[in-house]
Amino acid sequence: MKTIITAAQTREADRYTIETTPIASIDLMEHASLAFVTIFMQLYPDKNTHVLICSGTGNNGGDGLAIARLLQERSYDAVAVWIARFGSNESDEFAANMARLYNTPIPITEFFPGDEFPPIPQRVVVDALLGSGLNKPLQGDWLRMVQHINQTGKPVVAVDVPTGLPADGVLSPSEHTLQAHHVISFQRPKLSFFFPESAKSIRHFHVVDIGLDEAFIEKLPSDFKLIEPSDIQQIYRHREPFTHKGTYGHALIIAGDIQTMGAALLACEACLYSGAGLTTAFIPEMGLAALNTRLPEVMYCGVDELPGMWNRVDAIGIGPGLGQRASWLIDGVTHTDKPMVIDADALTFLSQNREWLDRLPKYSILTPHMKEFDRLFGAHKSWWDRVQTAKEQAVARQLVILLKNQYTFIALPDGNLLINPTGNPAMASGGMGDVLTGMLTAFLAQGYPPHDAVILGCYLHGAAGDQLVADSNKVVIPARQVVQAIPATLGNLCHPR
Ligand SMILES: NC(=O)C1=CN([C@@H]2O[C@H](COP(=O)(O)OP(=O)(O)OC[C@H]3O[C@@H](n4cnc5c(N)ncnc54)[C@H](O)[C@@H]3O)[C@@H](O)[C@H]2O)[C@@H](O)CC1
Ligand SMILES: Nc1ncnc2c1ncn2[C@@H]1O[C@H](COP(=O)(O)OP(=O)(O)O)[C@@H](O)[C@H]1O
Ligand SMILES: [K+]
Repeated sequence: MKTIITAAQTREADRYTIETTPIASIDLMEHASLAFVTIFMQLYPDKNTHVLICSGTGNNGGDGLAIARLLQERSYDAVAVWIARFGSNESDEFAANMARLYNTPIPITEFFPGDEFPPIPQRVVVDALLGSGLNKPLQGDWLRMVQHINQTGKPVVAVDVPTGLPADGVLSPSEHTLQAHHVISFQRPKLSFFFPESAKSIRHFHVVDIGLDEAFIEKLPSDFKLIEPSDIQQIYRHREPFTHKGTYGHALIIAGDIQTMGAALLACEACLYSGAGLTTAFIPEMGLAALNTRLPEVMYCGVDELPGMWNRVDAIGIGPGLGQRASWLIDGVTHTDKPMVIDADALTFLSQNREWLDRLPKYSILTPHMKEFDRLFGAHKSWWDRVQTAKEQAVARQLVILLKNQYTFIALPDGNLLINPTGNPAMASGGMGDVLTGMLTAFLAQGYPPHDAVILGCYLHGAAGDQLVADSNKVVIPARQVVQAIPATLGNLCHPR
């Protein structure tokens, strides 16, 4: 897992690296700029591309000047530089790169407060106006220049962070920022990139290593950790010879109602495909024919058999499509000591009966999307605040709270906030959460502790969707197809051929 740090901590890592290694600040800037250029050249391999580099006069601007020079050295001959001289400060590294730039044929235009901006004929704009040093919302000349660039509709590649976007903290929906197609960010993605409010400022982001001290970064105090493929490889337990269905646990899925039987079937199917040894469905009897037809591997449990089931199963998933039946069932569930996943209608029931939250067994996994979360814990104005509440609730109640989104935040009882990087907008359709519930239940049934089950389940769910997009360029993926992609995705991650 990678620790995600704040802009202030990045400055600490910057200082520490310069003090403890034989690398000067100006050389660090050169590394960063070179790393930027490497990705930029992949995005725009045509060396005839006309590029406008807009620089401020701090270190982000210094990067911009170095990038202009490095591109020109690599035969990008149509590079021009604008310098926004709206403040009185110039960083030393900016000044050093300015001196280097004067030795090149690159045309430089400087803008002072109140100046008009000419049209931008170039094909692409590099945004090196302001970076992680942003300390207030954009206004005045800065805002005018950013709006001028946005108005052109030209693709923008931002250096480190789009100008105007705070690297961390509460993001206001009315924030004015440069709208970047690509952001090439240094050493770590900025926390803001994972919050939905940043969507209008960033289409895609890339992260490049610039040589900051990794050991130092990993020791910095931060609640936020980014899940990586190596975490899945470490957690996943390979299937050993002579194992059998009894080895992989028995999962009980409590789901479905007359009009929402599909949710139950999706959760059961995902449970099956995620490796539970046995899966039993507690669904209304009228769903039996559908279950037997679609999922002959899954067993059925009726109301009469339910009391006998509690002790026979290893994990429970409750909620998808459960409708009004949630109330009496959740009573039964909370009297077991089984690991469990609580989703959808079971969460709605909890939000209407909040005292029941206190009855949940420790380490139960709650999987709310934003609306379910706010119904449970109150309305939030920003995702930053919502994530802080998730952390507080997870710690206070000793629960695992998965706050679902493009980047799902996993709030753990120890206060850590894990960020899941997998998944894509092709997965934004009904039933996708039901699949996740089935997957999580399967991993709990297989004996993974809740902490490991959520990492595996969440990562794999998104990775299955990503694999489908990569393999077939699909723009929409029905939940069913994600289910079917689970075994191969797990195989590719953990059993590379
Ligand atoms: N490890 C690192 O931290 C490295 C950082 N580098 C670059 O350095 C950047 C940070 O540089 P700086 O700290 O010099 O800051 P910036 O270049 O982001 O901003 C420059 C200055 O502008 C002023 N400013 C902030 N917000 C403003 C606003 N809304 N309106 C007007 N003025 C404003 C502040 O005084 C700030 O220090 C990073 O984003 C990155 O691009 C790289 O050069 C390489 C290494
Ligand atoms: N744009 C997206 N990128 C990545 N994952 C997504 C995206 N949209 C939805 N998902 C995932 O799909 C699931 C949707 O869950 P939920 O809203 O509960 O769906 P449903 O109730 O229809 O089953 C979540 O796990 C979420 O992370
Ligand atoms: K920038």
